[in-house]
Amino acid sequence: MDESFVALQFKEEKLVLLDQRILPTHVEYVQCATFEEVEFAIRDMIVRGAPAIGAAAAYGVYLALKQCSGETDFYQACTFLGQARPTAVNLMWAIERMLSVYEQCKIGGRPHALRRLLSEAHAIREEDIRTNKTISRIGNRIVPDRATILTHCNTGALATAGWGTALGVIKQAFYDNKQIFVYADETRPRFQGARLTAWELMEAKIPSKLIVDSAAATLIRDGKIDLVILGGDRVAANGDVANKLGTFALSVICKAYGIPFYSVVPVSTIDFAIPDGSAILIEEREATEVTHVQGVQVAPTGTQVYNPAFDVTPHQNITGIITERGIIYPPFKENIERLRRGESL
Ligand SMILES: CSC[C@H]1O[C@H](OP(=O)(O)O)[C@H](O)[C@@H]1O
Repeated sequence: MDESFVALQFKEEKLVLLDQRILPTHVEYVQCATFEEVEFAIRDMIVRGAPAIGAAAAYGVYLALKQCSGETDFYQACTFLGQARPTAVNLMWAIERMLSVYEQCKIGGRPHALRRLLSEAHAIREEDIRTNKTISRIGNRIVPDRATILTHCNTGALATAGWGTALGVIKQAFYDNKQIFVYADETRPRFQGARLTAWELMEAKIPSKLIVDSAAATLIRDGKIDLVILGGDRVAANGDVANKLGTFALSVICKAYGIPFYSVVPVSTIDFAIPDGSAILIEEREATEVTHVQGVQVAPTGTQVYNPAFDVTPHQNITGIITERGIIYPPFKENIERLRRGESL
C-alpha cells in the first residue's frame, strides 16, 4: 500500500510532523528545529502513538545535542524530553537507547557524536517500520478468513513510524484477501478512532463503520464481533497492558462474551522492569479535552473533570499479546520472561 500517511520525517535538520491534532479535515505539518519544540509536539499530541512518540523523541535527542554546549545541559534536555508523556514506555526507551549510543561515541568528539545520534534516530525510525510489518504478518495468523474486527483508538501508520501495529495486522489480513469488516471506536476525548483510524481504513479501502465508544458493548453482546485487536502503550512483566482509555472496559465485555482480545505491540513497548500494571503511571490530561470538542464548549464552565488518557487491562482479560518475536500467550509472566531472555515463544 502506498503509505500516504507519514507521521514523521527528518529533513534539512528539522523533524517534520504531520499535525495529528487537526486531521483529517486539515493536513498541515509542524517543523521542529529544537528539542523544546519536539517535547511540545509530543505533549500536545501533534505526534502521538507509542512508537511514533519514541521515534520523534530520538530526533529530539539529536537536536538537543546540537543545541546544548555542555553535557549537563544535554542530559537535562533529554530529561525534559522524557517527561513529555509518562505512560508510553517507547518515549524513555528511545531516549535511553540514544543516550547509550552517545556514551559510547562521545569520545570521538562532538561532530562524530552528532553523526552517530542522527544515524541512530534514523535506525529507530526505520526499524519500527520493519517491526510493524513483521508484527502484522505474525498477527495475521489469528485473523480468520472471514471476521468482523473491533479496534480502539489509532494504531496505524499515524501511531508509528509507518504501517502500524494493530491496524497493521488488520491491513495485512485485508491484503491477504481475508473477508474482514472493521468497527472502529471513535475513542473520546481526542477522537483518534474517528479522525485517524476511520481515515486510514477508508484510504486502505477496508470495509468499516465508525461507532461511538459505548456502542461496542451491544455489538459484542449481539455476536457481531469476532475479535478485538488493539494496541498498547506499556506492557508490564506479567502481561498487564496500559492502553487508550476504554480498553479495560472492552476487555471485560469480551471476557464476559468469550470474544478473543489481542493487544499488538513491538517488544520495545514491553517494560520488563515493572512487575504488574499497578506500577504503570497513567497520564492525566487537561480538562478542556473533555469539556470542549474541537474547541467548542460542551460542558458547563467550571465543571470538574477526570481525564485519564489510558487504563490498564489485567492480563487475565487478554487472549494474546502480538509482537514481532511471536504471540505471547498465557502464562504471560513466564512467557514474557522467556522473551526477555531472548528465547523464542
Ligand atoms: C501503536 S501505539 C498506539 C497507542 O497510542 C495511543 O495513545 P495516544 O493516541 O494517546 O498516543 C493509544 O493508546 C494506542 O493504542
